[in-house]
Amino acid sequence: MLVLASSSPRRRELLTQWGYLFNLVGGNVSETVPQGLAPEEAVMEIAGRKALKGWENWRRQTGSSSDVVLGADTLVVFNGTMLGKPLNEKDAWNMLSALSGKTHQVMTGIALVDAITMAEEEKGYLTWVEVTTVVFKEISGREIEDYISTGEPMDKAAGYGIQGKAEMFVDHIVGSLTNVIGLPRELLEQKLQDRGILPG
Ligand SMILES: Cc1cn([C@H]2C[C@H](O)[C@@H](COP(=O)(O)OP(=O)(O)OP(=O)(O)O)O2)c(=O)[nH]c1=O
Repeated sequence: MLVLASSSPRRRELLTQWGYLFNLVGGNVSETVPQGLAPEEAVMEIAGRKALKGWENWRRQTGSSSDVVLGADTLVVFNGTMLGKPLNEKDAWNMLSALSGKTHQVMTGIALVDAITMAEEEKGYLTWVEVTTVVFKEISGREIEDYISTGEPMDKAAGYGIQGKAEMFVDHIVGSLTNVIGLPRELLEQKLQDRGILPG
C-alpha cells in the first residue's frame, strides 16, 4: 500500500486524480538545509526527511512495515536563490515582483521509503528530482496586490499557484506541469510501478 507523508492538499489531489489508492500520514520536518547545498540536493534531502518521518509515524501508528511511504518537496529557484513559501504578504509581493517578466525553475524532490530502502540504502530512502522551467509574463504591482488579496499565495513556493489564478502570470512552461504543483507525474508513476504500485 502507498502512504503519502504530506499535509499538502495538492499532493493528495494529484494522487487521487491519477487513480492511486493511498493512506496519509504526517511527515512534518525541518526544511532548513546546510548552506551551500545545491537546490536539487536540497529538495531531495527534504523529501527524504519527510518520507523517513512518515515511515516512522506510520510504523508507530499501524505496526506495518510492508508499505511504501512517499515524501516530496517543491522549491522555486530564481537567479541561484531558493524561494520557499512566503513568510508574509510583503515577502510574497517581493517574490512575485522579482519573477515578473523572468524565467525561473521549479524543482520537486520525491523520496520513497520501504523495508528494502531502510535495509539497503545509506540514508534509508531513494530520491529523485525533476526540474520544470517557468516563464512569467510582465506583471504589474497592482496585479500582484490583487492576487495576494485572494489569499492563494501564502502556502505555496514563491507565492503562486499555477493551478489557480496565477495561471494568468505564466507565459509558458517547459517540462512537467504537475511537477510545479507538487509531484512529477511521469517520474513518480515510473518509480511506483518499479515497486509494484499501480493506480486503481
Ligand atoms: C510554484 C507552486 C507551488 N505549489 C505548492 C506545491 C507545494 O505544496 C508547495 C511547496 O511547499 P512544500 O514544502 O513542497 O509542501 P507542503 O508544505 O505544501 O506540503 P507537505 O506537507 O507535503 O510538506 O507549493 C503549488 O501548489 N503551485 C505552484 O504553482
